[in-house]
Amino acid sequence: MSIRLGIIGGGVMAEAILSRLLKKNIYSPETVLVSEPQSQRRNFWVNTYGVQVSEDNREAARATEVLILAIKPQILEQVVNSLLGIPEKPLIISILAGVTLNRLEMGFPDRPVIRTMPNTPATVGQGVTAIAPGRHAEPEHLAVARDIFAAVGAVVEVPEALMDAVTGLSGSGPAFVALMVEALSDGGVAAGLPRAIASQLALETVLGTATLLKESAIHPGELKDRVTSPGGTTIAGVRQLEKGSFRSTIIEAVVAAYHRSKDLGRSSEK
Ligand SMILES: NC(=O)C1=CN([C@@H]2O[C@H](COP(=O)(O)OP(=O)(O)OC[C@H]3O[C@@H](n4cnc5c(N)ncnc54)[C@H](OP(=O)(O)O)[C@@H]3O)[C@@H](O)[C@H]2O)C=CC1
Ligand SMILES: O=C(O)[C@@H]1CCC=N1
Repeated sequence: MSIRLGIIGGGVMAEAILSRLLKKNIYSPETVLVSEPQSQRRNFWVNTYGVQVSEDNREAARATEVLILAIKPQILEQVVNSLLGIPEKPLIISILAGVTLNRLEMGFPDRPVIRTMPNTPATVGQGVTAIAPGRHAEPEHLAVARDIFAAVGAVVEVPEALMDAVTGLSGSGPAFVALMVEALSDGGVAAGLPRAIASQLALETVLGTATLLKESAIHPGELKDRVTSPGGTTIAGVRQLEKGSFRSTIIEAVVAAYHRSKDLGRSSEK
């Protein structure tokens, strides 16, 4: 059976995306090959998902349709070198933070390339992925990328110049939100709740608030106003958050992640 989809780097994000693609029958396991240096991880892929595996990246690059690059940006050059001269011409989809289309097209001359930034909620089909096509990507290539990432959540097409900002917000954002959930739970424990109840309340509060904002399309500030009763509990908490520069801290976190994405891109061009 020929390999339709190859994935280079069988780590966290590869699993987040591929687990969903397999579950939704967009690819069947025998048409997918994951190349991954760790034998333990290769065994995991075979035993859990039934896909083909190899320690040789060139095997994944034999894919007839799509090759997803899911390695760390810092080893891109090593991976590009390992693929020099491969005859096949699959669509190359990069999920690497910071790495520019220009760098990817230098590594894969004349190939259709699409730069993307997914996020970990892809695992449960609630991800959001930004995509930016390279010079040789035709509408049909973009459609393939859209189909892949639509299987794991929402898809937005952005100009490549916005990709580092996307990375700072939605790429890194799940970690920021997870910290918020953890901190809410800690606050509940500090106020006397048992941990299990505090964690459940924290999680459901974040999930419910996000769902309410999405479904009602009200502005977050409007929701805050609805929760804050005059002289009540919520405004007392908001006041404390403002003393701790809550919003400014989150803004700076996204901007720091954006700058780091840019730095990773610059390093990969050297
Ligand atoms: N994690 C996230 O939330 C997101 C990550 N990304 C991007 O996804 C990419 C992967 O990140 P993530 O999944 O978190 O990282 P992981 O470290 O989990 O995955 C990378 C995988 O690549 C393997 N690998 C290392 N060297 C090679 C090689 N030479 N050839 C093939 N595979 C190799 C690693 O094996 P080993 O462990 O043995 O080194 C590892 O399994 C990054 O570029 C990141 O910027 C994008 C969006 C979100
Ligand atoms: O932390 C990182 O570099 C990757 C990119 C976006 C999320 N995780």
